[in-house]
Amino acid sequence: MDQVTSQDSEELPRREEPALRLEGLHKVFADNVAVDDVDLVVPQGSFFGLVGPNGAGKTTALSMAVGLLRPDKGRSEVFGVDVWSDPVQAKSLMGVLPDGLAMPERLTGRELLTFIGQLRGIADDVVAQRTQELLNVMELNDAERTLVVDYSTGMRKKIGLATALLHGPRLLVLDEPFEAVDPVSAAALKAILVRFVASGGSVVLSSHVMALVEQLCDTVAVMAKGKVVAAGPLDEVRGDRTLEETFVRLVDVEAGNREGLSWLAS
Ligand SMILES: Nc1ncnc2c1ncn2[C@@H]1O[C@H](COP(=O)(O)OP(=O)(O)OP(=O)(O)O)[C@@H](O)[C@H]1O
Repeated sequence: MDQVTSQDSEELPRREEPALRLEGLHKVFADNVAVDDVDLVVPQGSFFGLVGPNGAGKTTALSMAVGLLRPDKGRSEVFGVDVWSDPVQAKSLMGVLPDGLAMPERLTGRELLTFIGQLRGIADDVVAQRTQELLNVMELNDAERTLVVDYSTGMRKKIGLATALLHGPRLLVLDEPFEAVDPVSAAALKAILVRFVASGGSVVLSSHVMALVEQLCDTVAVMAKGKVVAAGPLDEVRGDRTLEETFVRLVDVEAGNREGLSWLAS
């Protein structure tokens, strides 16, 4: 299936550049430092998992990385292309599934993909073929006449991922792509992403599901309180523990208020 083989972005990425490089990314909301001088390197061809507790800054960091939220400081480069000074080229190289993706709601899935394909300047016949394949793979064919506004949360994730794949990007940046997706659809999505990476693509995803990150990702970063507290190959980061044990140890939640809520047990 050609739309997930990462072959047709306009510019070939420079061989030596990482798929994504974040340098000193920083964002403050009022007096809350959401992302605190984050540096990250996502090597080409890697399946990269970004994990962290609620409020760690994952969505904020990924939003700045892909050009959706302007950083207070720092840089983001996709295959060496600066996301903020050369957004058109950078965005041709990546497909993005943001948190809370806003989409034209009063279109069917097919109409939405056709519209996005036209916006991206893809030939009509190619858009039609890829749209059909994506609707098949995402199992959205049965909802042929359903408007996006009436989609379930999981269906929205799937059509959002389809829009991210449509132009054959070389890097996918996915914020919680499996949230609210049923196990059958999740297996299909995983297979698509594995094939995408096997064909030379690179994936960055955030997730709270450690088992899924361990199963899919070869490289991980753990964020806590706006900072990257560990990053590198999965086996190096987790050592002889599971990723979940490592995660809990790193974000120091063992000492949480487990003694509280005594009234619940009374
Ligand atoms: N638009 C905003 N305005 C004000 N504060 C924000 C905004 N977006 C995020 N924050 C704050 O920034 C911090 C990081 O939030 P962010 O959504 O990036 O975390 P996260 O790691 O993605 O969390 P989760 O796993 O719960 O989705 C939080 O304290 C959050 O309240």
